[in-house]
Amino acid sequence: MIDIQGVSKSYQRKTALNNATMKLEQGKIVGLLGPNGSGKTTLLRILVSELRADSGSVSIDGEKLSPALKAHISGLTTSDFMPAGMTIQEAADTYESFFNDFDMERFHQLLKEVDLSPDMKIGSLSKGMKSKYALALAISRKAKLIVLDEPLDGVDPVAREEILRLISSGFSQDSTLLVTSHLINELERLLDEVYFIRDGEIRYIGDVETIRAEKKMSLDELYREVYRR
Ligand SMILES: Nc1ncnc2c1ncn2[C@@H]1O[C@H](COP(=O)(O)OP(=O)(O)OP(=O)(O)O)[C@@H](O)[C@H]1O
Repeated sequence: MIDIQGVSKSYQRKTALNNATMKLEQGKIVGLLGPNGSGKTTLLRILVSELRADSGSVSIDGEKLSPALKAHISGLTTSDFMPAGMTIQEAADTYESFFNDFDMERFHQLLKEVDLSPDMKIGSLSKGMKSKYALALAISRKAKLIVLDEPLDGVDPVAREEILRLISSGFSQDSTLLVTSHLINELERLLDEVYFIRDGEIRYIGDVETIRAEKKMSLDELYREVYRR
């Protein structure tokens, strides 16, 4: 269980996150959905220790986030992190040398599913292909928490479908996945649980099955309804 308690963060005078609280259970794919500039990336950067929160705490299975625990979090905040001259295989070898929990076999399997091959040069990949390879890297780690920031951003509808398939087939029940998006409709069928965010304020909405059964509306419609009030 990942426990995020009262996390706040401001940049100069701008409050990007205000008292964010989330409980993320093992085996769940959790969506953090909200418009551009609502604070999603700020939260993910705090989780991968790229940013320090002003207040609040994050713990994993009851232990406060520390440099040792940081190794259990796999993050993908950008897909341009390996040199263009490397092949996908070389990038994976580099990743493997950094992360003990990297599963090369799973990575190769996922690559195959999205028609990429290990000998392709990173510099020759299209934006969509790059997103897929980077995503395959991130989800091939046996991490306790995997965070994906806007994995569908900037890719065409066909690549989006493939990315969604890749996430669901690569996801292990031993992990927890936190995924952000402003593309609420596209992400909906992947998710077990949903939080909405607006202006740095996070709201727990519930599990997607229950929402569907009880509210009989899409998450996008629900988002509009929640923030109309
Ligand atoms: N380094 C920074 N310095 C100042 N303000 C920042 C910085 N990073 C983010 N912000 C501001 O904090 C707020 C939240 O930004 P954040 O990037 O977390 O939102 P987001 O929901 O991830 O948006 P997007 O979907 O556009 O990535 C925004 O108003 C943004 O302008």
